[in-house]
Amino acid sequence: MANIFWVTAKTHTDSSIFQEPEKFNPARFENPGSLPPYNFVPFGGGARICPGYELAKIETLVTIHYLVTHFTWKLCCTDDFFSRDPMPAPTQGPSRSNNSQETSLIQQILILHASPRGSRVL
Ligand code: HEM
Repeated sequence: MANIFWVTAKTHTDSSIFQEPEKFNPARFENPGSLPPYNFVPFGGGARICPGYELAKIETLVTIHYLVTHFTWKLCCTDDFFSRDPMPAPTQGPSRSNNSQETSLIQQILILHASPRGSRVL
């Protein structure tokens, strides 16, 4: 028997599906008809798709809304990067075992410093 693991990040950075897949470009999903099925699979797909995905999306929206409205954000550590092979890890972080034959994709990390806005409490 074999176990097959699918890696979401590989689908989401597949250049046969997306142009410039490493670029942050949410607009690529504006015209879903132009993409093959199962192009966006953070929650899996088909019969075993995550049954909590609608709840998770609402929780994500609420969390981001809270973070944006309650904190001021500043970019810092602009010289840090992360590599993917396929999972992201900071290039200046602890070394990891690397038995992948693939060339890692190096991207800049956005490290942000958050400070609370005023004394507003939820
Ligand atoms: C950002 C949040 C979440 C992500 C990224 C996520 C992602 C996933 C993925 C990738 C699967 C496997 C789908 C597959 O095998 O094709 C899964 C399964 C599952 N998820 Fe989530 N999930 C999230 C939140 C939730 C929440 C909030 C719940 C419940 C309240 C939930 C309940 C489940 C359950 C029960 C399964 C197993 C479904 C099955 O095997 O039939 N998940 N999820």
